[in-house]
Amino acid sequence: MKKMMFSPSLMCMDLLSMKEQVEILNERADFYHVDIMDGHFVKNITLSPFFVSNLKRISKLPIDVHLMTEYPDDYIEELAKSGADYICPHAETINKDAFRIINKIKGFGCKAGIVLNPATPIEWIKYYIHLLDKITVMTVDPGFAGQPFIPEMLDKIKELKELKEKNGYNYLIEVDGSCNERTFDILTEAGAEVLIVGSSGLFNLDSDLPKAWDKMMEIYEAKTAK
Ligand SMILES: O=C(CO)[C@@H](O)[C@H](O)[C@H](O)COP(=O)(O)O
Ligand SMILES: [Co+2]
Repeated sequence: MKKMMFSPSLMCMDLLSMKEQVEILNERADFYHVDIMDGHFVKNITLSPFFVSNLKRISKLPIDVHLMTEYPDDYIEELAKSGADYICPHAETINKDAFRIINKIKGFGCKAGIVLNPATPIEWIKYYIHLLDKITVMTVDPGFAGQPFIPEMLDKIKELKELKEKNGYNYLIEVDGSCNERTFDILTEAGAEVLIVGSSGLFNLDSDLPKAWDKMMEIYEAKTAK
């Protein structure tokens, strides 16, 4: 079995000790997940390209930007120049210019991902799925941490795995929302390759981050041991 990858959602970390936390995660995680919201596509505002450029100064990991903005095109150049490695808009926001957006992201030397809201079917990305480096299945409606898992999404993950195997696609299958003790096993079984761990999966497990990480890994191993 392939090793699971973990991507801490940095909007859930303690921002007062950003540098210490990033130095701890640099030695443990596989990606950094950075949620950027515009207050319109979702009713919240969190991190920013400015945050990405500061993170870049101390990060040893690929920086993955989850773009919850109505007009993702407005942020691509700034994010690429700030040091984002993956730029991932929502499928719901790029239908009028999906190919232009994907090419623009790749033109800056970044990897192109797409995020699907729970209600959005895979059919929506059918004509550009082969161009994607990562597909993120939202298992909560986007906008906020700490929401309940939507179990219907397990079928979407399975379908993405089947499509990937059948067609030899390269995208990573990632899950965002409520990846934690209650869902680690079913997400792994369904075909998730990257788990975004936020409040429930990582940061709330212990106030000491190395301990929280070890607890998370113990829980993950116990839940997925066959
Ligand atoms: O994009 C989002 C929310 O729109 C996520 O990346 C959250 O930051 C993450 O889901 C939080 O983790 P939980 O609180 O769900 O465990
Ligand atoms: Co996210």
